[in-house]
Amino acid sequence: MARTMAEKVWEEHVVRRADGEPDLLYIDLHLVHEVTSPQAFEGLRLAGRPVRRPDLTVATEDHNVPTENILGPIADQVSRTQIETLRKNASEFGVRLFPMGDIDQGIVHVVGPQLGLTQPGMTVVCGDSHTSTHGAFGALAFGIGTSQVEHVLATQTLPMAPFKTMAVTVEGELKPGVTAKDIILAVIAEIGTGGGQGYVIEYRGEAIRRLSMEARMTVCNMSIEAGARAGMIAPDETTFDYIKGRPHAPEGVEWDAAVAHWQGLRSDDGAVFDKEVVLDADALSPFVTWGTNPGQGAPLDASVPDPAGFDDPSQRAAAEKALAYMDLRPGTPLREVPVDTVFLGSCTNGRIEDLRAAAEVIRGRRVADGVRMLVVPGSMRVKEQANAEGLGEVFTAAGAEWREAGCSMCLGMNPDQLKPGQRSASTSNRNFEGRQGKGGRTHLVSPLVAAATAVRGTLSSPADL
Ligand SMILES: CC(C)[C@H](C(=O)O)[C@@H](O)C(=O)O
Ligand code: SF4
Repeated sequence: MARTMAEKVWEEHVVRRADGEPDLLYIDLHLVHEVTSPQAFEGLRLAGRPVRRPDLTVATEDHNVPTENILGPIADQVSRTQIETLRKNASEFGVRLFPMGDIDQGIVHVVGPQLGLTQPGMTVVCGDSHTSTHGAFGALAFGIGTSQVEHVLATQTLPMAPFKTMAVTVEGELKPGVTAKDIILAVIAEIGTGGGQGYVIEYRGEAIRRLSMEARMTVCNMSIEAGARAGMIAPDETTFDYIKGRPHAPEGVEWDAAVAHWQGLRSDDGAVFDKEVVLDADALSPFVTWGTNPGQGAPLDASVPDPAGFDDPSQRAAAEKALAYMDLRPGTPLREVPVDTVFLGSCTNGRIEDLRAAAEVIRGRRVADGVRMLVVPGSMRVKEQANAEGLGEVFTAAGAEWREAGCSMCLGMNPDQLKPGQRSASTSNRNFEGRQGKGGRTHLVSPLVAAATAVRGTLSSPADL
């Protein structure tokens, strides 16, 4: 019977199946960060258990990183304790850790792919919802909770509830200035923040095949914002080229065998998905959010919507509440919305290609008066590469702050935060109330829109400059 890619990867990892019970899956890669691991390690310690496969477990420091002074002492006590606890746990249990100051440190979802740890056909888990990022390689990658982190640490397996499959097919070609971020924001606006619930989404179609690995990661990263369990893209030459030569990539005959296997992972012709959504890439334009969830978005050309225009009463109420929090009036052209902060970074858009795209827009220009722009590389390797290409200079010459690697202003767990009432254009993935700091207001945008907005001071695309 024809199978989807997700079904194939799942089947290859079942180590125990019994009637009425969830399948027990083998886990190929377990990524760990400081926020969701302390109780898991503590559980092991109490039970006197070791980490079953330290060689398949990799930890990094990201959420609590002070990106302005990465080597300085962490002022916040909770942050400091989380980092210190991770260091203690990693050393006690023999887990590889990339601490602040290490060239391989960075956001967990940037570090895995960049080291070649993330590979097609793998099962990848992390105590972090944006683990869906790794699905860009054709891996089945799930975010898990802390008790599941403990289970994987102890056994390298996880009981998993069955999933449904959804195909999101994006045909056609993106217009210049339209990016992967615009695709995924449009998808979420279309299916809603709960539209993916229970599903593993496979993104496919010509527009997806044309995307670079970085761009594919942006799309898969935000699958969780549609409520999906995971997102996947079939591995192809783009995938293999990206992985080849990375520190953990297979080599020689092993490489050939791996590629042969990876090529067989794509969904079979005739595979049936439980749900299908089709989007036309040619019809997409730069997309921004106006509300307080990632589904409340609209093309930049549009105006702030009137809640009265929503037929569904719950959507209408949500829009009213969102506009009150965001301090926006219906009918205001989105292009006229002023921001005081621009954040370029996060596991959605903090990769080298994102920085290159934004730097092209910023080069030779200035960040507008009264606007603060933070540029935060997703990893120290990304920073190193960006500096080698002169991008760091482009950002600082324009008046932006060029930081060290971490989650930064994606969420308020470190010093990079909005103040109450401040408004940002942010390349991250969540615009929830207070996400970037208490009382802060967030507009989710692509790196191109972020850069143009920094220059003009109102939500803008490069075409407006
Ligand atoms: C802190 C962590 C558990 C959380 C997540 O799971 O996604 C964070 O990374 C986020 O983006 O909100
Ligand atoms: S960058 Fe943001 S979304 Fe990604 S792991 Fe960090 S906090 Fe979560």
